[in-house]
Amino acid sequence: MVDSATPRAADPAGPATLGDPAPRRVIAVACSGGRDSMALLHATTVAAESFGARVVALHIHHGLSAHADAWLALVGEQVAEWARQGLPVELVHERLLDAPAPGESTEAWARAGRYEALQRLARAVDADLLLLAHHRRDQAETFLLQALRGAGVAGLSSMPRAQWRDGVCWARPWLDHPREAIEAYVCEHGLRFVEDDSNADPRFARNRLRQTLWPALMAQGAGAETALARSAAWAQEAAELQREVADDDLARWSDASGLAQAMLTALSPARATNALRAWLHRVTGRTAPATLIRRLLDEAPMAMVARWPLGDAELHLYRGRFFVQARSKTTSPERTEALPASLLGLGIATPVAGPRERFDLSRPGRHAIPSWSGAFDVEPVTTGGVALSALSNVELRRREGGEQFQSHAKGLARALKKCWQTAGIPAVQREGPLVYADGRLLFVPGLGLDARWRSDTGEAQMRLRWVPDACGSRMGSDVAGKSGS
Ligand SMILES: Nc1ncnc2c1ncn2[C@@H]1O[C@H](COP(=O)(O)OP(=O)(O)OP(=O)(O)O)[C@@H](O)[C@H]1O
Repeated sequence: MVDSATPRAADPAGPATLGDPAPRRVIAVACSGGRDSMALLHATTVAAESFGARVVALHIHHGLSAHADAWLALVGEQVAEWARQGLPVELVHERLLDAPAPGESTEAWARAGRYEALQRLARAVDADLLLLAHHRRDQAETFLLQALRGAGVAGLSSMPRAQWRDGVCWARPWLDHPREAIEAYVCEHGLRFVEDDSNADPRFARNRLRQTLWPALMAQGAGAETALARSAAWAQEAAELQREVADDDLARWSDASGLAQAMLTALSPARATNALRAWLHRVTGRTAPATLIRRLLDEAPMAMVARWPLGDAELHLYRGRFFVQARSKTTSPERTEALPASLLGLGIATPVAGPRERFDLSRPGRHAIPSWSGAFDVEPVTTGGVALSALSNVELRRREGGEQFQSHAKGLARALKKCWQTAGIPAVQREGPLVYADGRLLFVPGLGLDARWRSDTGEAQMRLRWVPDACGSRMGSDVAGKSGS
């Protein structure tokens, strides 16, 4: 929740007129009101004037400090003063109205809210360049903090010099500059700025580092800061290399159906780990915990069929491929964990006879079935479908064992389990609901329509498709009509 306002300093160039050749480029500067960002705002504004660009200072009011209103006022006054002097600058600010959730880190909450607001505001003012005032000491501190957390090269890379995010380039032009140079600039131009009282608060890790470790490091000689910042740059290169190697390896070993298990033994351990981590990040959007990666490297190379918990989802291994799928609601997490490790993922159905639910699936479109974490897609077809009338009152049931399914019109009904095995359907993709009409099995996820229900050509008919939620739908599931229909 935010409250945006634009105490607009007069635009020194005035509104665009017919004589203007092109709209002026907009550069956004993230300005807290602190010394560094006030200096960067001033330097950018002066430069912008010389090449005809416009500068928008973006200030985020976190509402955390009793002085926050005063900081905003100071930035507003300074910007208004420069604008009166004819400099092309204005201010846009936004107030974050919510607060950290109980137990949430205040620092992390403020950073996430600030970044989200800065990105949105930059786009709103048409800026494709957003400048931040981090300097070399900030970079050196970030590197140290990451090292103290045991980060890998991605974390040790610290802050990138420039990074595109959704149409906006976030850049740190002073990342190689010492803070002393900025202090000198501030003195030279007599700039006003605020001192953030929270910079002294020892509850924040960065402040503790500044107060304790940093003076000791500086006592070793002035080169420490430069050396740490250089290490961050080396880590950036290494991280880039890791990404490129992972891209190459995944192009070879993965596709839409998942990741090949053979990769784990074909590549060197370091390279396989790198590709596995990158693939998990790609399919889940999150960094996989180091414990999971270690477990996978130990357990997965020799496993036949297995699964591992992965946040809200599960990582599955079946017939030599890994894939991620939403955790099934039919097998509760507690139950999964309670199964002996040797049985986990062996495709042993959990014989829980659950409630039977009735649905009308006769309308075309997507029918969400939350109790099964998925949906049925219903689509009119001219052949190979099931009569519309059969879908108006279907019953969804769990598998109870002993079901018979007929894949082909000219074949015989066989044990459902055998049909799944023949079709190579992984255990996890057998967990959708079985569809019954008039008490007879009509549709099975992974196999499709029972051939005995195939409609005559010419009759109004539909095709059914079961689509699991979340990652399940990304990885695809079941295509109706596999039964040859
Ligand atoms: N409230 C804010 N509004 C807009 N930008 C911010 C805000 N806080 C930080 N930034 C941007 O992020 C950079 C780094 O943040 P950091 O918290 O280290 O800076 P600061 O100590 O608040 O101020 P400064 O870097 O200006 O001395 C700032 O230089 C500025 O570009």
